[in-house]
Amino acid sequence: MADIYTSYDDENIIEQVKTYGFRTPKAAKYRVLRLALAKSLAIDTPPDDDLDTLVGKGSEYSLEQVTGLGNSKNDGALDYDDAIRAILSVYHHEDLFDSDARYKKFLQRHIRRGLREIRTSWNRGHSFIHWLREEMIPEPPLENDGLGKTELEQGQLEAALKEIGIVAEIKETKQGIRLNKYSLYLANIHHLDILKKGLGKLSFRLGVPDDSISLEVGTEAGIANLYIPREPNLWRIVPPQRLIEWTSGKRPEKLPVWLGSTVMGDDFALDLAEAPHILVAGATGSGKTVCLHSILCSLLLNLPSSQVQLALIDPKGTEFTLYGKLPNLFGGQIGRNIVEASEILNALVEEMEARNQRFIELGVRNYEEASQKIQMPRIVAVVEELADLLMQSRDLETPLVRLAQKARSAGIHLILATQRPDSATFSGLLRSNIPVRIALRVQKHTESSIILDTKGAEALLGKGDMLVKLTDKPDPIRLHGAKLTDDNIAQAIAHYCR
Ligand SMILES: Nc1ncnc2c1ncn2[C@@H]1O[C@H](COP(=O)(O)OP(=O)(O)OP(=O)(O)O)[C@@H](O)[C@H]1O
Repeated sequence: MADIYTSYDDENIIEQVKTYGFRTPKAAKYRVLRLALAKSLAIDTPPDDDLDTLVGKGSEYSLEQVTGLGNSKNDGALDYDDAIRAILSVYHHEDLFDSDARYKKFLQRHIRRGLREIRTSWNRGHSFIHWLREEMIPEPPLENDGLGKTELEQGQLEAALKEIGIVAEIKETKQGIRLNKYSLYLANIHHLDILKKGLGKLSFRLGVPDDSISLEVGTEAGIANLYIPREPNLWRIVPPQRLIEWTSGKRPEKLPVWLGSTVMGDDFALDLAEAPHILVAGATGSGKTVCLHSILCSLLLNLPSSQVQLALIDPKGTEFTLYGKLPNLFGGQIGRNIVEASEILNALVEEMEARNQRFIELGVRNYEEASQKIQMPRIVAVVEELADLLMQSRDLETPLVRLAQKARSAGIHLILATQRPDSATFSGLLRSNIPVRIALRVQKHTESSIILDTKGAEALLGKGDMLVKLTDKPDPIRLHGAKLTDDNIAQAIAHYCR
């Protein structure tokens, strides 16, 4: 009898890892299973029992294959069963040497959770080596007081500045999450202009990507702040705990959304009810989906289902799977194709009109006033990959524009995401009604201008590095998102469903 069972989706990712990750289609499958086990064990919270349910027939494995049980070749060197049993016993605080059934159950849950994590955080277009390095050997998270001195030699910066004709004293250096901040004292005010024009040369001289150095005029006279990116292996990660801590407890925002940490490590959040709609755009792999998860998890962790309801549209069909469990999804399910997307958007327009009618009957003007008299959840509609949908049917623009123009006062808010921020996707009418824009890294400065009305997003560092443009601030704010795992999402969903 088999010990460990997998689903069809699990088998699919095992094959992908062997073929496109290991580049050895004939590699033994247990290698991927062990990798998945390690991935799951790196997560602090135990895997959910819903992993016991197998949807779609996959495959089955014996302990001999997975842990090497009883394999006595090389004096038993290949038999890791005792070691794995011990690790799982410590992890679950229970003696699994005593119960084979419990041991196998936990092992299967971990392996299946690990496979799910691989499926959502790696795809065959991304480098597997990079994935391994980032996911399996995580960097230390940023501590609140972790902003110390930078490693970059001050002399190196001073020499580079001298080369572009600037004599500056470095007053202070601080280490942010991915960038170092250097506060320079410029003796000559004209040097600020030289510095602005010389940033390209400075990047070249310091060996950092083109246009990746940014300049800010300091608050003190004569001070200019330079932000210079570090090598990716010296970046700190923003732990998901930051989002969880920020959102737990009572918050003044009606729809609290935590987006990330500022360059120097402070929390940054906004109220979606005030926003009232957001565009999230960025090239493939820039971190859009993770950013959408931050928005969704913020809401689910902070508000009960009586106060917020989600409407989800995902033509890729994979990004929102976990939210499929929510009991009160608008439209009853995630919209996964053009027909379902159109049904959801048109139903949202009808809901908006029905709400407006209700407001007239109640003698109130908008959602805010109505919510004093009756209970009605706000609705947040999230569209993943807007460009795909609009390419299939231009007609979808009509409900989208109507919602963008009028849904706010009915308590309905839009979050639109796209990989292709061009004028065809983000037409003038839509554009003028979606005030908050989040740009992750894009390929061209023209795309950055479409999103933010200014260049800059083409020089971002990727992986959750973003510029956020708010209506009341002239310049976009730079943030680094937190990389949420499936487990964080599952936790947010469980909290919302309590
Ligand atoms: N805040 C972050 N910190 C570190 N890594 C991140 C962060 N956000 C995303 N990543 C990593 O970047 C990669 C791409 O992220 P994501 O899937 O969100 O991108 P995307 O823009 O939605 O891509 P696609 O359009 O191809 O789905 C993933 O491997 C993810 O782990």
